[in-house]
Amino acid sequence: MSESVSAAEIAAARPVSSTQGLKEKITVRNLRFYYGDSLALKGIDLPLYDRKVTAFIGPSGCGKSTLLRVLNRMYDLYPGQRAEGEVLLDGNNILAPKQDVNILRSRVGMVFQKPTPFPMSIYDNIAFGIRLYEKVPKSELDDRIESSLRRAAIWDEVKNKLNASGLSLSGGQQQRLCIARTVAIRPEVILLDEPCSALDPISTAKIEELIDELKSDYTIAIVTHNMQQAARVSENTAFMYLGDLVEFGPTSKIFTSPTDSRTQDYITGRFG
Ligand SMILES: Nc1ncnc2c1ncn2[C@@H]1O[C@H](COP(=O)(O)OP(=O)(O)OP(=O)(O)O)[C@@H](O)[C@H]1O
Repeated sequence: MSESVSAAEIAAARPVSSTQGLKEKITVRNLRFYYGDSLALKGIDLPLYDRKVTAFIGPSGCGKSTLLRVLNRMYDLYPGQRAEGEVLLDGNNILAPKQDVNILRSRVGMVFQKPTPFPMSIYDNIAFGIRLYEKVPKSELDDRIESSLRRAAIWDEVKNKLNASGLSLSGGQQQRLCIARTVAIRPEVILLDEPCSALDPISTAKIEELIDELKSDYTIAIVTHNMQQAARVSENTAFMYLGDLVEFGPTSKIFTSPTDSRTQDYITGRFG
């Protein structure tokens, strides 16, 4: 995973991904987002294609995390924050007041920048979410926990210490534990907010392999500051700037022949 290879070279080497005929798992329409009186998203239109990876890139403060947090209504936890417009999940507007946010968050899971294991055993970290949403017999729970940890490529490292604290793991292992926790709930969409920014290159490579693996079953959105990472893991890329979506398209196109000069400037490191 050499960082000397440019994002454009990585993107150019990947197969061109056509969006023709793909299902839109999520459709964002004219989305505006407010922190109090301050408008952070200024009318975003964006598709997230089913079982594909979409990367959100752009300079600090452009609204990437805000957009991600709208997709499972994480902002609902904070007074004074509100979204207008539509976010359709399988055609239903999740911003509608009647939307049950607990059900939404079981369908749209999220992994944060800093690994956030619960202060409990590795086993209970995974069991917690499953128990929250379902009544599962112990034998089935054990199987679910094993398969989630396997899916997150961490089973071999933890199988002999499932009772150890999740906090005793390394940063990279903690992040894979958090991904296992998300996968265990069997969501349809996984949101990753700079999942590798606190990790070393080996752990980062593991998470990237995992993203590649997971997209056969999940629709994935990832916020990243790492251009090479966006080029490696995503089929489509959204470039944001000052609360606007400037450009969206196949990752290979965004990184090799963007339409907008601001995208070009950003991906070549001329600003941001
Ligand atoms: N809790 C908050 N209260 C008020 N304004 C906020 C809050 N969180 C973010 N903002 C503002 O909203 C805008 C978008 O922020 P956001 O965190 O979504 O950007 P970002 O692109 O994810 O940035 P970064 O790459 O630095 O994480 C910024 O102007 C930011 O200052």
